[in-house]
Amino acid sequence: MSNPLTVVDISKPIASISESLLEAAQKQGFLFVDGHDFSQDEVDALFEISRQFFTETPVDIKSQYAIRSNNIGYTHFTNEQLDPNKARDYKEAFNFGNINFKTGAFNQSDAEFYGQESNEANENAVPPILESHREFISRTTQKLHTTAMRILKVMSKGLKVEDPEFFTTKHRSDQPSGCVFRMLRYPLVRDDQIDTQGYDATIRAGAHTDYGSLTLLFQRQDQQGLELQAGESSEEDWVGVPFVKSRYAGKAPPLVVNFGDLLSYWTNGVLKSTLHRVKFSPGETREHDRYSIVFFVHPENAY
Ligand SMILES: O=C(O)CCC(=O)C(=O)O
Ligand SMILES: [Fe+2]
Repeated sequence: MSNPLTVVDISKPIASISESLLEAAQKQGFLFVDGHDFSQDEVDALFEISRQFFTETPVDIKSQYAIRSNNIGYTHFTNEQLDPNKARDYKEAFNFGNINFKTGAFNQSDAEFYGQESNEANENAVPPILESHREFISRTTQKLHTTAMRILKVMSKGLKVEDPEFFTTKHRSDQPSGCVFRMLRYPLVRDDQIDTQGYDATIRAGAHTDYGSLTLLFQRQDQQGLELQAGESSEEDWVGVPFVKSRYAGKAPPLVVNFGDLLSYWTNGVLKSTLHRVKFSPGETREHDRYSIVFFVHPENAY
């Protein structure tokens, strides 16, 4: 598959990359970010933790951590329906939230997160398999936040905003925000297992835009499926996001980055919040589940 997306190397000086980043953000709303700080081994380890959690945790345990209105916890198959006109999304996910990127704390109780006293048990507790990797997950969320701040800075330069820290100062690392770190699994479904009455197993995440500032995503080789809408209006104009390698040995592939509704509003539509979905057709040969790991960036709650 040829690559329709721009690759921006964020390890390069800002002045040399800001224009290409802005152009990609304006035209497609999607790009690849290389020159990040994640090794292949690190990202493999993250996906292994995700696999362990989804495939080795009994469903009754998972459901004890069911997602709540604060957007933290476990989402069971078909709970979500991103496109209200289409079938439910056949996938499962775990959302980590209430993150303080300065201290690395995540899934704090709501009271603790908002600086209140409470003797209640932590309603955002993390399932045991994930809890046993707390430090690694914590470090990952911190690095993702740092990466997102770099992208915001490059973008500000491209936009020629007077204050280059205008956007980053609305995303301070130690302030409460709706930022979510999410592990996702789209299980393999064979043709003969498809219940066409209940749901359409080819659409795994219905067409939607992300509603925060920006989204950073790790995908795996041979597990494509993410598509973005390229045309202005045609429903049919879906373009697949290919798998590409990093230009640096030992590094994880470039992150897939897209801009959300919020930055699109903040820039009066200059940045594009592009419709996207996850689709694979039942006829397509798939020998394994698809996994992705996503970081949804949101500004501080006060803004
Ligand atoms: O799993 C993916 O590739 C995309 C997921 C996504 O778009 C979302 O959860 O908002
Ligand atoms: Fe999305």
